[in-house]
Amino acid sequence: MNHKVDIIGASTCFGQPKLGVDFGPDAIRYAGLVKALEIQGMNVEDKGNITGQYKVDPTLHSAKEEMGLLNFEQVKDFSTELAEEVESSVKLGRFPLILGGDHSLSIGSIAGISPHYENLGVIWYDAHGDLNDSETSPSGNIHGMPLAVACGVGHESFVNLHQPGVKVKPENVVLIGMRDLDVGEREYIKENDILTFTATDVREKGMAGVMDEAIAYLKDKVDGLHLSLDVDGLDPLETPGTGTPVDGGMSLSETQLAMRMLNESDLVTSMDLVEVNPLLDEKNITAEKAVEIASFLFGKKQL
Ligand SMILES: NC(=[NH2+])NCCC[C@H](N)C(=O)O
Ligand SMILES: [Mn+2]
Ligand SMILES: [Mn+2]
Repeated sequence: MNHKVDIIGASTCFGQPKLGVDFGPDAIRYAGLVKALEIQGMNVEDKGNITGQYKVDPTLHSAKEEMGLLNFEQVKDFSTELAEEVESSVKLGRFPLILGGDHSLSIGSIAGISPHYENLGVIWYDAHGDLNDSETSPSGNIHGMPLAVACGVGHESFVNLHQPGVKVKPENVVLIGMRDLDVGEREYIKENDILTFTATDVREKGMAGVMDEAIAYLKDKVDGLHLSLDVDGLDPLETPGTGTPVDGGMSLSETQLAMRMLNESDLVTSMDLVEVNPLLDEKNITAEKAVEIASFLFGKKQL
């Protein structure tokens, strides 16, 4: 693992309609992220928050739809700014740890990372595939679309954001924890043969089995690995502070195991930690879980 970590706060809520997820990065900081990573021996630099030029207006939030995309302009502006910040971190040889913020931020984070790799791999740890486009989306919420965008599907100003062209090949993607996939997303997964582990697959094979398969599948073909972890991948009993919770999720201990195995694989080069919404949380426990998850990725052990 790269020991030089840049924390980049992606303070956006424009990818979905619920206010408060833009406070996620600070909630995770208040839960002790910097200290926790320093204890693991990391050299941490907190780069502060990216906000984009648009102010959040609680009365107008998500009022504007363009081409089936809610807050299109805001998401585009935000993603462009984030991509630049993330790219400069990668250029300095540092590990960008991007704190969300809603999952639309991955449009920007992946756009900033992928130019530096021939074959960027992506692990999407989430209840959702986030593989919609404006046609297949049931909601118009862009946080349900970033992985499709990274694979080259969606509005051309998202697909070509920061750098023209497709950012990630579908054969370099692994989905883990899936349990709420829309019809179009299921079709996309099948047509592109994306390696997918649903929540029930995790139950059946065990998390160790799933991670062994995921790591074996990626290790010889990728030259960088981006982990995009949505806290709704975990069960809402453990991480209630999130906007689109889905029952039947991964436990914290399964997630710790997954992170430990990723740490041991030494493959991960960047991470998004997203969808922490302190306004929907109970005493910041979701942000505390987020810190625990990151600690395990960076080498925390129980013994
Ligand atoms: N990053 C997330 N929490 N995404 C939730 C997406 C939910 C649903 N599939 C949609 O497209 O609207
Ligand atoms: Mn999700
Ligand atoms: Mn997501």
